[in-house]
Amino acid sequence: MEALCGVARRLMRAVALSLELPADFFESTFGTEPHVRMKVIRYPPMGDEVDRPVDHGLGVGPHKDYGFLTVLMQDDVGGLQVQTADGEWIDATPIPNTFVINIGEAFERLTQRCYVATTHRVLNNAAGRDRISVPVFFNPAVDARMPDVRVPDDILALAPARVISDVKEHQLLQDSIYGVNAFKGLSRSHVNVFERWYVVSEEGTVRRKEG
Ligand SMILES: O=C(O)CCC(=O)C(=O)O
Ligand SMILES: [Fe+2]
Repeated sequence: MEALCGVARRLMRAVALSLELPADFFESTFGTEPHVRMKVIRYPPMGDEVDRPVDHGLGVGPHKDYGFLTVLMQDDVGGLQVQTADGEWIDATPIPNTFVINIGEAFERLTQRCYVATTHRVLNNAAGRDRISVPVFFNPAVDARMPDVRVPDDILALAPARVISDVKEHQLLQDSIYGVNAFKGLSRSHVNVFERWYVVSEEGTVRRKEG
């Protein structure tokens, strides 16, 4: 875990330097307790049902990770896809001894969209065996307030003018407190759990259901 955090930290320093910010700029937003989570995911084979839409199978529907950076290890089964700026879905073909790095939504907002979050999905598993993946989500403390970043104009001019994504603009998480976004992001990813345990008002406040 420490080594993986080291990878994420190095990447964040490189991104900060590319935006002409101090190297430790993003790390300084992390607060005392960074929200770093590892998840081990098993995708069982879907047999004859692989053609079901991902949202109704055992893949993962199109989304952006909501934090800073994700360092993801996948086995050789395949199924992870990323969406290009033109909206085309392409395979993130497994390459031995490499990690997939996903840019998260908080990073997109902080960098004024110079770094656009990776829209990705996982297709239903068409192989005859399990797929295992291990993402590590590398995020600031839940009470951290996102800083204002002023990206120099000449760098801002290099930002992609138009990016097509299945995740629409109004779905992006905009709160300045990281944890609020993380909670909303969780509610988006685990719809059934949230329907059972929480009430979300139209203004976006969340209350736990009784009993
Ligand atoms: O299993 C994968 O390759 C990706 C999983 C994922 O996108 C996620 O958990 O946010
Ligand atoms: Fe993801």
